[in-house]
Amino acid sequence: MDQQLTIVKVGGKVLENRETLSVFLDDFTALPGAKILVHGGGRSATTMAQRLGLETRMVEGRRITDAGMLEVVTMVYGGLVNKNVVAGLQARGVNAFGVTGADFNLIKAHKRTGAEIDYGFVGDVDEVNPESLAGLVKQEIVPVVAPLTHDGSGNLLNTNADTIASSLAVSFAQSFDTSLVYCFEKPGVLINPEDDNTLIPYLNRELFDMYREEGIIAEGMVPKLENGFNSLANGVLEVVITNIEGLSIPGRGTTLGE
Ligand SMILES: Nc1ncnc2c1ncn2[C@@H]1O[C@H](COP(=O)(O)OP(=O)(O)O)[C@@H](O)[C@H]1O
Ligand SMILES: CC(=O)N[C@@H](CCC(=O)OP(=O)(O)O)C(=O)O
Repeated sequence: MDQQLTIVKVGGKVLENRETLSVFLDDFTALPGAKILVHGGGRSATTMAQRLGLETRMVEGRRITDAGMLEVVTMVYGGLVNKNVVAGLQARGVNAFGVTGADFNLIKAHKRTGAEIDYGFVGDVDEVNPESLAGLVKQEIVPVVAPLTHDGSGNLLNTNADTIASSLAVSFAQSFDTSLVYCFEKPGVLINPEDDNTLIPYLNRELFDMYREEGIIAEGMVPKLENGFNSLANGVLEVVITNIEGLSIPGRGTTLGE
């Protein structure tokens, strides 16, 4: 049997608040075995852009990233958020190191073209090169991955963090028994996103399509689930969507099935 690996993606609202981030880092630290942390930070980028007088535009959960916004997301994801998370893990005795998709040529992407909307410097993933990290991961050194990729010609590209997590999970699944956990501020996928007591504990593609048509699953949850199902179809053993509590209690949250 291959060595087990848990890839956790943590989203904007958990990262933004000092207290929730601290609880998340405690629980992430407590997870046994080899692990990788992928972080978002969309809300922090929006706040920083506002402070710099730049307007944020999102289309279907993706940030329109012009040259000015690319500078902001590079500073916020690759710098502020990534290094705060690394320092937080080091404080808990976890030997973490921070990377973007450009480091170690980890994730190569191309600028999205041909779409009706010009997203600017937004990358679609072409290639993941996990080899450089695999040896470190086996020694339980923990990569902390920022949602930035590169195009091989010197340009950084902004890439959705849920997609980064899924791309890494699929790639690492070739040599590890890989689980993917999407950790955000709600207990999982909900029938009523405003009511935490309406958790859907199990979701397959058929149910997903039905809930999506009914408008029960919408917004940022759609790409998260598409990435989740794509991971399951490509060798990832388990995909769970949950909140911080669900990270430390197995079986909590929404489990995806094929
Ligand atoms: N059925 C649903 N269950 C839970 N959240 C949902 C649902 N439908 C839409 N959402 C929305 O999706 C959001 C999560 O997507 P997103 O903001 O992209 O996550 P993240 O914080 O991980 O980046 C939730 O905050 C919620 O507003
Ligand atoms: C292209 C694109 O939209 N990239 C995302 C990357 C950050 C992210 O995904 O952050 P959360 O997980 O916190 O939402 C963005 O800039 O918002």
